[in-house]
Amino acid sequence: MAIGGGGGEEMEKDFEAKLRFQQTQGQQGQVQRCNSITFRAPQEPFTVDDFELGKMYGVGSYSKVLKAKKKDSGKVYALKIMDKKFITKENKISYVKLERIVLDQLDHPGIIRLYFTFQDTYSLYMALESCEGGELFDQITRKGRLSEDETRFYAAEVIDALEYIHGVGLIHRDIKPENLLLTADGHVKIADFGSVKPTRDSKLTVLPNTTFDKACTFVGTAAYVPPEVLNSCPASFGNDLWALGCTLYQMLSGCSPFKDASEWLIFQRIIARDLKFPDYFSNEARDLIDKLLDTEPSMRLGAGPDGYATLKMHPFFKGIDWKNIRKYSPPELAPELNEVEDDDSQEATWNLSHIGGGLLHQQLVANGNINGATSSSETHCRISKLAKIDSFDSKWQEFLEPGESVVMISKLKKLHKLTSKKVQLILTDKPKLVCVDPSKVMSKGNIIWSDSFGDISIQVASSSHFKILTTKKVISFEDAKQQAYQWKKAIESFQSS
Ligand SMILES: Nc1ncnc2c1ncn2[C@@H]1O[C@H](COP(=O)(O)OP(=O)(O)OP(=O)(O)O)[C@@H](O)[C@H]1O
Repeated sequence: MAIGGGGGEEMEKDFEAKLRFQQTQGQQGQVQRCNSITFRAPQEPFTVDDFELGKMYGVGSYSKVLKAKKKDSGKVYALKIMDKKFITKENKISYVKLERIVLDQLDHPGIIRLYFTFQDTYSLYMALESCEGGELFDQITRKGRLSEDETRFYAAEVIDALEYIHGVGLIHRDIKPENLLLTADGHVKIADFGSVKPTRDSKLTVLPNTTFDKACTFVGTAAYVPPEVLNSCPASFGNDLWALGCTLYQMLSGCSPFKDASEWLIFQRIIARDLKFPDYFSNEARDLIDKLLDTEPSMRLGAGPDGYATLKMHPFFKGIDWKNIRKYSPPELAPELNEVEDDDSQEATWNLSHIGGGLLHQQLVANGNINGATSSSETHCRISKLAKIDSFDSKWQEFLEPGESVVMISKLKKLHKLTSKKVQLILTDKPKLVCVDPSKVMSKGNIIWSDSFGDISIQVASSSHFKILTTKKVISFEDAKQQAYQWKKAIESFQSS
């Protein structure tokens, strides 16, 4: 159905119709399907004006997550904001519905809690439990790698939550350090239920049109995907146990076990189970990871007939009191380096004026989160750019000319003295090197090199640190995915041509 042509009211009706949880006949399996749903997390008549908006926690492929304080109660939430037009266009409605209904029913200290939802003409809002400690991924990056004690703490909390998730008949399908969020005091919460798959005998109420077919769809993240998914086998609990093994490896070493320059090469390594352990891994850690990364999903620790007992009894977890798992003191969090504004882009341009009928925009202006002195045409221009930046496959098209294509792209940290800033670095075949702030709209001034500018050289300090030197500037980057040498090779390949 075409959307966006009419006014806001029309769009809201259209979206409502698509989002409605409809009655259906015909049951499959034992999964309970809903006629009408009473949500634990209610749909409230709130507007964004009921909240004081704070910092941006992060940006997903179809959402932004902001810190938001409810003005009357003073309670702080992580407000996940999804643009209706965008999720309709990108066919993400079923993912949003499933995430909402699943999160509503999950009740575990190791899982992000959904408190309530609301909507306005343009956006859907989910008020989630806020995790001030950020992603486990950032802790690994900041510390380089985690000690076995730190790893044991995080792994035990994840296993406890994963046992609950599997116990209710859900496969998460995107377990990775980016989706393991930390509370302010350092406990883990599993987030991002947009890829979940309920099993046939799931105890949860799911949507009428949720499929239980042989789930062969590729979801998740390349580095953590198990070999059977690459071979189109049905989803199973074993998928999450493989991803847990990869996550454990990453905590202990600082990088994922099957890393390479491209997704295709990563997949080759996964299929060949090309697994090498650093010398400093203890025998217990090696053995645990080895058994989680079994090519046969049903043989992975935790997937057998004894369920999680064999996983929890593994020598790596010796001494862990699983009944009181959330009572252990978390590792100290490594603080975030101060993030600075880009020298060459003066404005903070988190322009969300399409959300909340302008209320959100007013609030962000009032809070100094965005620059209010923009004309309506500038605003319009930025909104359309923002929509593009947030979009899935085409999100980097904005920075390409017709016929130009991306050679290498990665989320990096741009380092400046003691501060750092998240950026997306894009190398194109023009050749051109663009540095984009994913949370900003304007990219001008971020082109750090193009063939016509002349010389460029790359200095690699380690697999995670490199510098780009042009005649005008030197920029330092940190690559958590350890692809510094690949960047050098890719950029220099254009110099010899
Ligand atoms: N409850 C929360 N508390 C604090 N930060 C959060 C919370 N939920 C999400 N975030 C941050 O916001 C970012 C975006 O989250 P979101 O769930 O929208 O997408 P995602 O899961 O990262 O990405 P994708 O949708 O592409 O899988 C996350 O990377 C995370 O760092």
